[in-house]
Amino acid sequence: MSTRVKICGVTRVEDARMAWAAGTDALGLNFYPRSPRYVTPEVAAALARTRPALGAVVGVFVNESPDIIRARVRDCGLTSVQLHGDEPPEACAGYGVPVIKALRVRGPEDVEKARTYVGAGDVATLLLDGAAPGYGGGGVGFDWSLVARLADAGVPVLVAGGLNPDNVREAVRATRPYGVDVASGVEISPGVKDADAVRAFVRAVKTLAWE
Ligand SMILES: O=C(O)c1ccccc1NCC(=O)[C@H](O)[C@H](O)COP(=O)(O)O
Repeated sequence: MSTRVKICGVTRVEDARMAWAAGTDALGLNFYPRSPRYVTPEVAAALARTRPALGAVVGVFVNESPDIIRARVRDCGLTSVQLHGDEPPEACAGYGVPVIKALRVRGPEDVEKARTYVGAGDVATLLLDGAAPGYGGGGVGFDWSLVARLADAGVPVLVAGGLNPDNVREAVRATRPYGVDVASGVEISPGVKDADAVRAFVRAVKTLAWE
């Protein structure tokens, strides 16, 4: 089985095209106004138009109003939404696309909390991230051994937080995830992707065979 790659926090069309060409499966577009990777709806729509036939464009939101999320899905060509804040399970439906619920993991209790989202609303995937200040994108990892606690949950799990081209193979070997997600680990500066690092990240994941 091949592990999916999501490159998150893309803000420039040239970076989007580069990431698709490198073999990423998904791009993350950040709609959290306090993120250094925030994109306006207009820029997001331009980024989404680079999507190849089999690619996914994920809108990242933090405690956003459902009406705004629905408007961004409609106007920006999003294929799924990632709720990266303190949204309860009942907020994970009603957007017309699959939901990725992100949880920040400090310890086992956060993985148990993640379980409460399994089967909730339109949650199709969980994303386990480190507990960076400011909700995400801070290059903070977590104890990968905790991912095994969701092995029987029957839901695809994305692993994120502090990943980079040098450690992502170890992360995949340790967690056997549905996919991996990275923002700061493949950047020159927040929102500006490093083409060599993106290519190295994708290559590291896609050339790793599962036994
Ligand atoms: O990237 C951000 O600035 C961000 C801000 C607020 C909420 C989520 C954010 N990013 C979401 C992601 O999916 C990141 O890829 C994930 O947090 C991992 O980031 P990093 O540790 O920098 O790879």
